[in-house]
Amino acid sequence: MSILVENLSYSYGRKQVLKELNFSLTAGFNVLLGPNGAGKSTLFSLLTGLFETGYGEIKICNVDLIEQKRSALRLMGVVFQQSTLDLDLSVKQNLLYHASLHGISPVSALKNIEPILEQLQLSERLNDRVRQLSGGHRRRLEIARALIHQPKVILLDEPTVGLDTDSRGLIIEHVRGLAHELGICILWATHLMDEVSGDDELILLDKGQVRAQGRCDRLCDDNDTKNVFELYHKLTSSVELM
Ligand SMILES: Nc1ncnc2c1ncn2[C@@H]1O[C@H](COP(=O)(O)OP(=O)(O)OP(=O)(O)O)[C@@H](O)[C@H]1O
Repeated sequence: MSILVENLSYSYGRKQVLKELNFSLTAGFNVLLGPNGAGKSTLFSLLTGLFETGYGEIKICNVDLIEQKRSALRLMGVVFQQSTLDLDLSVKQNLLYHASLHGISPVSALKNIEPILEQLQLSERLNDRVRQLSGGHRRRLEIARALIHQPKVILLDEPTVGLDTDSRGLIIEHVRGLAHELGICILWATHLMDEVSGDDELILLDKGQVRAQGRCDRLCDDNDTKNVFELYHKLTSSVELM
């Protein structure tokens, strides 16, 4: 199992925002979908070890995130909602700095992600400053960077926020491709239903609870709904149109 979450709860003060979550994810493209306020970012902070929980268990490839945090984090690549790139450094410098934090030499670092840079159309941009890149290319760079230490799991928190429709579409297709080619587990958190495709594994989160989990098209059939939009409206309290 790539990610295992058992009886996970979280409260801000007295306000409980995650309620006994249980789910497991394997390699492939997994979407964490839920309306604003569902608890996606809180869950993300717990999965990345930013928040510590007193309640429940998280395992990354069978490594306990609470008891063996360093080993668990080594298995993980993360793309946060807000960019963490240094705009005044080049693409290559951003990549190599991150690699050095993982104890990876510049040569190995670039070798590890050479095909990925090619695929994400970043190979030609290695010497450009990040400031010169479009929003879409900056996001691609963060995805490539998250793969530099060859993790088994990649977590992305609303990675298409602020991008235009074409860039969004391209990035999600790239990441779906990477999940299948590299055989890794991707968890893509979003509130945008049009980012979900029928064969994605879906976790539907609402008000801190998992309302449904499974292959999206199967969940639609089981719930007698035609598509993810209907499923979302049937199982969540959301009034969003998209
Ligand atoms: N620091 C905090 N203190 C108190 N309540 C918080 C805090 N951060 C988030 N919350 C509340 O926790 C609940 C879950 O928020 P969270 O940000 O995890 O949801 P989300 O699904 O990521 O939503 P969004 O897409 O809007 O970020 C919300 O009701 C939110 O108001």
